[in-house]
Amino acid sequence: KPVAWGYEGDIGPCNWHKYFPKAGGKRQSPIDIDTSATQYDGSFKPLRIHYDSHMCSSLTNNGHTFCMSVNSDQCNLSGGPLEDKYRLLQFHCHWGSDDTKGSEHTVDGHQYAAELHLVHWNTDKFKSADEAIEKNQGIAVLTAFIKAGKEHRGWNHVLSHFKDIKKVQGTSTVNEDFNPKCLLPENQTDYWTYEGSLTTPPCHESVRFIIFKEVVEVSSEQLAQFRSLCVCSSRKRDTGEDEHLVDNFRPIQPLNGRVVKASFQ
Ligand SMILES: O=C1NC(=O)[C@@H](c2ccccc2)S1
Ligand SMILES: [Zn+2]
Repeated sequence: KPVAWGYEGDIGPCNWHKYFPKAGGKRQSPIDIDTSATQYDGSFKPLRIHYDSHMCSSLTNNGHTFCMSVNSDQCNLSGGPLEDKYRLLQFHCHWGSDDTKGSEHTVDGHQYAAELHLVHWNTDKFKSADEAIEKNQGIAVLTAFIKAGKEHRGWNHVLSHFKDIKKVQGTSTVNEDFNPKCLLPENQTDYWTYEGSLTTPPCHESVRFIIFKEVVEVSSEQLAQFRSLCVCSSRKRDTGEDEHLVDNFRPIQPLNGRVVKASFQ
């Protein structure tokens, strides 16, 4: 029986290590990016992000976030700090109960309203995503910070399906012509990168994070739609009213001597 975990109370992040020992490891995520301590690495090749639009995918509310699963072998990532080719598995976001918090990583202590994760697995080294997710160099996560500002029309292709996934385990098939690349910032050459972990249990230390410096804007109304998703929690049984999915970000973890590299000076 899978162990329940969440973002608050006894099953919250401070107790994850009790059932998921890796959560207490030495290369955990997220972290604060202290821009005065990052090191420029001139050896990175250009990032190669090749996604096709004609992939059918499914959007699910997994009780912790919404997850757009992608099943196209044409969506690949390579270059930059990566030695191998990685395939897009899914993307999702982390957010907060208001626009002042919600991102997992922070920059010089600043927390953004939300954070987009495009999760890829190493198809050169591993036979399946389930295997890659546990192994060093198995996972690469393209990450973009999100702040409240002007409306983002690309996000509406995802948000338009949210009514079908309000409840936990809700699923909706997305067949329209949508390319997740439209969710990334324009500047894809300036990023930070470091070696970390899954930011949710089991917190495997298998992730190379690539975090774009440029912040993406979405409207406050669009951010409010993230928060409209329900999460099943004990309070619902007691009080009967739906618990909404908020503050689904893990607190920052110790750097333990790791160096965050920068692709820019
Ligand atoms: O960056 C990350 N965000 C998450 O929710 C973690 C995760 C855990 C399992 C599968 C995919 C991603 S790793
Ligand atoms: Zn994530």
